[in-house]
Amino acid sequence: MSQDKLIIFDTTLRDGEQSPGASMTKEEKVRIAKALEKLRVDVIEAGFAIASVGDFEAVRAVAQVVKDSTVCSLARALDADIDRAAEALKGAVSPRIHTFISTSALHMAHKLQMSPEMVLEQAIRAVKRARQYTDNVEFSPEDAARSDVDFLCRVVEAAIEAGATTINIPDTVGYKIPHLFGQLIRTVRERVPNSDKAIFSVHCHNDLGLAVANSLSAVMNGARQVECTINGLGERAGNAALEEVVMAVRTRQDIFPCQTTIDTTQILNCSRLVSNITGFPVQPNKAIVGTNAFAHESGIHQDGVLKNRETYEIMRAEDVGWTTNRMVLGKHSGRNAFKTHLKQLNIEFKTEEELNAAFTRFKALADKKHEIYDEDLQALMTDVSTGENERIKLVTMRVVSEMGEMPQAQITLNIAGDELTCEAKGSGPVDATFKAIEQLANSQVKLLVYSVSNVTNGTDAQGEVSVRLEKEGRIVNGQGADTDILIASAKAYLNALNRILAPSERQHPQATASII
Ligand SMILES: CC(=O)SCCNC(=O)CCNC(=O)[C@H](O)C(C)(C)COP(=O)(O)OP(=O)(O)OC[C@H]1O[C@@H](n2cnc3c(N)ncnc32)[C@H](O)[C@@H]1OP(=O)(O)O
Ligand SMILES: CC(C)C(=O)C(=O)O
Ligand SMILES: [Mg+2]
Repeated sequence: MSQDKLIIFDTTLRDGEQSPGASMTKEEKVRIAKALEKLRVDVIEAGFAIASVGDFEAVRAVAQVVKDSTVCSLARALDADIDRAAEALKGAVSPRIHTFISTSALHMAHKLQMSPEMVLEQAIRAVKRARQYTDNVEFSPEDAARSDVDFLCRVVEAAIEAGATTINIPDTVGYKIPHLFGQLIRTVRERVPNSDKAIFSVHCHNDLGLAVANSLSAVMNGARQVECTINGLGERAGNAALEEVVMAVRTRQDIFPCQTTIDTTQILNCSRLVSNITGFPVQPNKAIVGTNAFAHESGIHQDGVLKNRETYEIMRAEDVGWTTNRMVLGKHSGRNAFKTHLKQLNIEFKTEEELNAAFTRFKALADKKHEIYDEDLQALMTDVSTGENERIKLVTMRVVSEMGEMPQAQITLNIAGDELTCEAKGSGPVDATFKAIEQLANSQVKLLVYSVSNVTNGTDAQGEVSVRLEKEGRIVNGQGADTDILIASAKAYLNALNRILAPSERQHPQATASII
């Protein structure tokens, strides 16, 4: 094994599964194991064979199906556990038994109720027994981070002497601070005389949000295996997130003295699979795999990224499985992103003034909505291209709707330069609005169709209204969009009304955008 290889040991199926609510069936474990093999993790800890018949079967199934990764089962430092692990791993091309026993004073006294000498003996016995089944044996002194260093070194030396090929130093309760954990790894490696006979590994928990930082600090101090999980799943606050460890090492090759052989393009697939199977959603701002990890909404950032992605991206989204980075249009966006995005939708501006007018309308909409979707923009641009010079314009409107009362609309229109106001009642608020418009316009049109759809999801969605009017055999459609469905209705009605009252269906010379 070359010195600069960092072994990635994935324990999503064992420690990840210990997360309350994350239990997986045998079939689910096999699906994840196949994805992990494709990701090219070096070791898959498939479960804890003695835990249950189901977990034994799951370890066995994973061992039979996975060919390119080592498959591992956890076992306490007990003969029965080790025998059961070996039994489950029988079909594996490359089996590993991972045995462990606590070495902290707290765990020994209160949990195991064993003296340190008894623990030392049991560790040696367990490693030797595991070695009878395979020459790939990992030993973990559980709660190592809170153990007395002298005793820890004694146990580690004895475990290597007994045949352990990997020594895993766990921060079982996520207690360590990065520089101190790094120091611990260096100390143990330096003080244990036979430390060069084993690969040193770390297994960090995230109780203080330091699992990845602690793991990386250990790597800087000689650890060459990191135990981690997809999405950071795991007991309590979880384990070190595989995707973060792998991408940190890859992105900062200038400081890490080692490399993984992970196919990073499979990271997102694995993340989604684990999230779907466990039902644990990935937070949007999660590094690497969150939906916002490669998304930009701020105009200054978007402008920078459009000019050169490296201005605000330290990794390529494509390298971890995203199709590309993402520009999100919202209230913080600027003209460059707006224009670029509309171009992708085949909407182009002929002049700077057209762009500015559309951009003003976009900002007004963005003030009302959290996020602007393509459909919002299409609706917005349709509105822009038909609204400006129409004969009848909406000035203001107010609709009162009260249970048990007929809804009432008060509407002010600008008709050929004159502002006129009137009120009308209707069977519903839309009916009242249209009746009020008709009282002023007196157009004698017939409403054939009224339909409303939400352009996007959520209670802040833009509603798009379509109406179809008929007058003397001529039929026209009109559209309007707004976050207020009644305003969208009035706009749609007026849009159609202006068309039907015009001498013929006109092309608006003042159109501020063209949809190609
Ligand atoms: C830090 C970690 O993640 S460790 C792994 C944690 N994962 C799990 O516990 C999940 C799987 N566990 C299980 O299904 C069950 O706990 C089993 C099947 C392993 C054991 O079940 P039970 O026999 O009912 O024991 P129980 O869980 O109540 O207690 C654990 C026993 O193991 C002992 N034990 C704990 N760790 C070790 C160890 N590394 N080596 C030897 N004995 C151990 C405890 O002292 C306790 O012994 P006691 O019953 O004599 O007091
Ligand atoms: C079994 C060991 C490695 C463990 O999960 C821990 O200490 O957190
Ligand atoms: Mg753990």
